[in-house]
Amino acid sequence: PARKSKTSKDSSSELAVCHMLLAELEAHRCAWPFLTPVNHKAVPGYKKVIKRPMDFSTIKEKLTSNHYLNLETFIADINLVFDNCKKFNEDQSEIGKAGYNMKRFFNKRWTELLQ
Ligand SMILES: Cc1nnc(-c2cnn(C)c2N)n1CCCn1ccnc1
Repeated sequence: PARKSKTSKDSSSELAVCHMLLAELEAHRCAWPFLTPVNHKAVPGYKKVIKRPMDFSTIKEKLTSNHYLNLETFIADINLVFDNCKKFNEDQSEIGKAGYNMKRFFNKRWTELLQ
């Protein structure tokens, strides 16, 4: 029978996986563009083009303050980082290539850990 509600064990182990995944992303050699929020005052056009800025330090803050209700909302913020990057940067730029590498790495790791 399908489980009605998540047990606390499930959500705490999912939370542990989120912390581990985020630590791996932050340690990746291609993480440098994504570690802190884009300074939209210094980057012309960013504030207008990117409606929902996101970065790894903001995700960490949200994770440690129990902002994420479930795994899906955590994964959605991670993907927002890479979607913003793809929207604002040329695919062949240094930042565009870093975003592509990080997205591939993330997809590989979370499917290994969670599926
Ligand atoms: C993430 C991200 N997406 N676009 C940028 C960016 C920042 N300045 N410019 C001209 C961009 N296209 N970023 C932040 C990259 C942060 N960074 C840049 C150098 N070291 C970190």
